Amino acid sequence: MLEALKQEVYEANMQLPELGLVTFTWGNVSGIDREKGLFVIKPSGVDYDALKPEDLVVVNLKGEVVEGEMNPSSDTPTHTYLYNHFPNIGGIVHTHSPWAVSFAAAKMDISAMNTTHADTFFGDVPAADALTQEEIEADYEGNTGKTIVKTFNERGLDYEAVPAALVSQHGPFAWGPTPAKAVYNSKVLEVVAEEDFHTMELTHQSSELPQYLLDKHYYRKHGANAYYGQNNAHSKDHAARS
Ligand SMILES: O=C(CO)[C@@H](O)[C@@H](O)COP(=O)(O)O
Repeated sequence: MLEALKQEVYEANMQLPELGLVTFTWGNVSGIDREKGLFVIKPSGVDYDALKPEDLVVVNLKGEVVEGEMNPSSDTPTHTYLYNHFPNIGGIVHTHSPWAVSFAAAKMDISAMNTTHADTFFGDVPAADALTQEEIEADYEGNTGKTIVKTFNERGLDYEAVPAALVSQHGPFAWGPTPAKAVYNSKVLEVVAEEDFHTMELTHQSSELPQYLLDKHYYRKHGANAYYGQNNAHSKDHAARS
């Protein structure tokens, strides 16, 4: 099912390594068929050079897999939440692109400092709080989509005017009317994050590291997969070891 959408989302996923936005298996792109209420997403832990359109996993808006042999991306709960709360988006991208992740880890917005930024993001790109250890351990729907939507609501931001957010200590999520546009926005975000950093360096506006960064964080103690669950790459390794 959804063969044409799978091809479109496959091509969008393949742009991530081409644009230097991902390393190894990190990152994922999804795209939605709003009429059918189904989206397709990259399977978890799969190398981009091994990915095929037919590998993409079909998921409904409850986050349930309706077609696919492999586990969907570990970020599927976040994509699901965003599709349910941002009704006009057609594609979502998550990466670990280094400059945007640096701002996310520092819990700093990527501010609108130049026209490169303003041509795509009509305002600062917000840094949303990461889930707290209590929320993760309570398995509070295990996704960061809630923190992104909460940040946009609290700050009165328009998700179509600012099609991206940073999740503190994780990384950027970008979206758009199509998967290809979401990839474009994801790349612009990485470019402007680097430009912001250099601007702050040049004008000495960099701030002190916040105390919370110096405290032990949940991921440092338990590793992300303790939270995200087993992805396909680790499953394969696990099978080989057992
Ligand atoms: O950060 C993490 C996992 O720690 C994920 O966002 C990233 O590795 C992508 O995971 P998937 O391969 O899509 O499950």
